[in-house]
Amino acid sequence: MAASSVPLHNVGGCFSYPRREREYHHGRGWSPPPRARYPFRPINASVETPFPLFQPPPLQQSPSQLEPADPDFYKIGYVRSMRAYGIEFKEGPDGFGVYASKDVEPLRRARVIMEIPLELMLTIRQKQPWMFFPDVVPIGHPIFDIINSTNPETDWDLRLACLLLYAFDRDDNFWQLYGDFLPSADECTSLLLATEDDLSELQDPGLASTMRNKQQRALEFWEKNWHSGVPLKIKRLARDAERFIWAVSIAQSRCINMQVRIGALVQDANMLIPYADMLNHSFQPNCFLHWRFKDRMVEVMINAGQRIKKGDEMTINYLNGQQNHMLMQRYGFSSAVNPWDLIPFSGNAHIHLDSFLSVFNISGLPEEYYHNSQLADNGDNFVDGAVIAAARTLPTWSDGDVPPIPSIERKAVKELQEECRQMLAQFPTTSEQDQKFLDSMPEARRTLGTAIKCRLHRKLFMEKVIQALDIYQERILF
Ligand SMILES: C[S@@+](CC[C@H](N)C(=O)[O-])C[C@H]1O[C@@H](n2cnc3c(N)ncnc32)[C@H](O)[C@@H]1O
Repeated sequence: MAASSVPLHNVGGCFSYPRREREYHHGRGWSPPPRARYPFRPINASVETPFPLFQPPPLQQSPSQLEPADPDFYKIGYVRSMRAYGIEFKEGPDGFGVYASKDVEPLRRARVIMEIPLELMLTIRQKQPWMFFPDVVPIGHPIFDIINSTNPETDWDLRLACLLLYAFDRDDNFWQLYGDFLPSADECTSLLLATEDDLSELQDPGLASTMRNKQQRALEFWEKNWHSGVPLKIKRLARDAERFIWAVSIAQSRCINMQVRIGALVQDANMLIPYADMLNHSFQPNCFLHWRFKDRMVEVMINAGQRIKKGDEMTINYLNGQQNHMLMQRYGFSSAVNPWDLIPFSGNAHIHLDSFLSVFNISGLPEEYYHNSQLADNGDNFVDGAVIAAARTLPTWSDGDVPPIPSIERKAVKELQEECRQMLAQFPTTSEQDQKFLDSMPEARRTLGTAIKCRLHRKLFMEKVIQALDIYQERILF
């Protein structure tokens, strides 16, 4: 369990002594349980960082003339814990996740559920000159030269991986302990760690080839910077390529980009934020992250107006508006109900947009389609992200108030369904076979499971579009 902590009050560079009765003391330092396969190693979120923000000045006068400061005073700025309110961390089908430990009534203002101080994070400015907050890299360390050799535009993940490996190697660094709670190479879903067989199971040559190139890029970076002549302090950070590629996977799947203000400096940063990186993704998230400038904390907050039930998963949206293949490339997961997924229709058939939307009670513009479930018939839960995606991806027409002509509309529906069926027929396996395969191998490698789920999700999406078109025909035309 984390030790009690002293909050920092550093506003505009001047430190004020924290009063003990402040609201901070209602919270408790917290540490998650270890991953099941790891031996338990207690984690202490309030470890001392090696870069105190405040150092006591050397005593000039005789100690007898001076009043000793409270010992806590010397801890200001480098003993801060993560704090969690009303949540717990649990391991489920998608690895660790964050869950509500009590009901939360909807509030008019967003509510804080986690506070993570800057000292526990690993961050790099997105642009040159490279700046690290906290500043863990000493001047002259060769890891800086490696980071400095990266392409500023494209290599944020390589820089973050170097920083992470460096933090693991630094005595008393928080990440040495937190590292025990990160997924190992076997547990990581990132396709950077996929074998050639796993990639072929994607049944998507384009995605497989993209991932091969990404694996090659990480490997070449390691070969270039971890050759036999490098000093031991570099060599030991990643003795083999797998270790480096794992670090890149962790960087890619857990990095959060944020604009942070530190003193007068506002900057875009790539950030590894412990504990907040345990939040899983949802397309309809109930939480978001916020940088709290006054005391340099990332806050995880529940959306204003959000009702939460005990046991609900707390989620954030990792990448808005992205198709499954983008989620797969970066995070190693996909969804059958991704509202942004697309199907490459190539025929000439088009259906009437407004009619399709009204049948499913979808309103708004394509960028923000919204399903009004209160208008739906009782118990109708057919409309999900896949139907929203169908509204975006189906070829449609619209011409003022001109209504569809039933016979032409029906013909268009049939053609679109046929195109979906042809696309489905091109896969070597059906969705039922994929599902059986997944059910029969619960202990399979994570990357193999990820690949099979991805192809299954693609098929389920197309099947749902076929079903949606059936319902559309029934409801609009008769
Ligand atoms: C930032 S981490 C979240 C914490 C992670 N579950 C863990 O065990 O540490 C991102 C990873 O969580 C998993 N993940 C997050 N959201 C998911 C989702 N909606 N479906 C499936 N897997 C998800 C993926 O493996 C992804 O690479």
